[in-house]
Amino acid sequence: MVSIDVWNASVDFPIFDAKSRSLKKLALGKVGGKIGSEGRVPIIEALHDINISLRHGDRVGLVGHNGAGKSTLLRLLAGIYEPTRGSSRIQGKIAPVFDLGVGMDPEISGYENIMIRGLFLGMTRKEMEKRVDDIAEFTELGDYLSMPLRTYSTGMRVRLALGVVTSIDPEILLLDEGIGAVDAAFLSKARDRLNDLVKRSGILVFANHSDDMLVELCNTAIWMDEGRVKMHGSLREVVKSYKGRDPYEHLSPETLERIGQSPVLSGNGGE
Ligand SMILES: Nc1ncnc2c1ncn2[C@@H]1O[C@H](COP(=O)(O)OP(=O)(O)OP(=O)(O)O)[C@@H](O)[C@H]1O
Repeated sequence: MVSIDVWNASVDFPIFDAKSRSLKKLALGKVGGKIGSEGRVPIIEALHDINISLRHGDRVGLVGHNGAGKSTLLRLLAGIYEPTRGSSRIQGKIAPVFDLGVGMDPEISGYENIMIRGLFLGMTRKEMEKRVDDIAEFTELGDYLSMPLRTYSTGMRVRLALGVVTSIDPEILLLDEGIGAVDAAFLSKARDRLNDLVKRSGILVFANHSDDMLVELCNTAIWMDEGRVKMHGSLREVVKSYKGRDPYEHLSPETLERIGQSPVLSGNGGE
């Protein structure tokens, strides 16, 4: 049984080398978590009093302005950060996909990187051996897969990384924005694989700003603001409140067609 439970959790970052002048500027700014200055060491409250309960089938879009706490929340859910106060219990095999390039070694070949990255994301060697041909075909990298990764262009690396990420079987999939930032043409090819990946994951938490990606992959959303959960509800209502417009009225024709073909996703998100 996969589950995510977070109770009254806060995450603070003490900043030991802050300069008072730049601190003042930050405190006046609109973005970022709250900066406390009662003690001698300034503390950024990246997350404050978070309560979240997610179960199998929950596909949550995380929205909020820069510095609102989305990445910190994903890292808390991944177990990378411990709550400074409060507690959390995450049950299930987690695949944290925060940076497509993490776990890649420039000195070894594309094939070897496919294996290493898969192991990093929680797969076994045997499982990856079964998938490697399919990933290789998806990337269209051909003979380049036998060359060291350092000879690849950025786009070629992204193809490889996305090929691996979309081949895994996670129980809890945590996606940071980066994944939406890949080349549009290739992303459109990757969308089916991404959709399948999300469908076979128990729980998805996905930080993203694109209406199209959110509507296609998520059914609920959390709006983060200054380290707090400002709103948690249906995707449509939360995005409407956050952006001030209905996400379903701004979808690309391609997405409309895609969700039309996938009534489960569009039905969930539309309510
Ligand atoms: N390692 C860190 N050390 C200190 N402060 C941090 C650290 N990581 C994040 N913060 C602070 O925590 C707050 C939340 O940052 P976070 O990266 O979670 O926001 P975000 O919503 O993901 O932003 P963005 O949309 O810009 O990526 C910000 O004020 C940021 O300055």
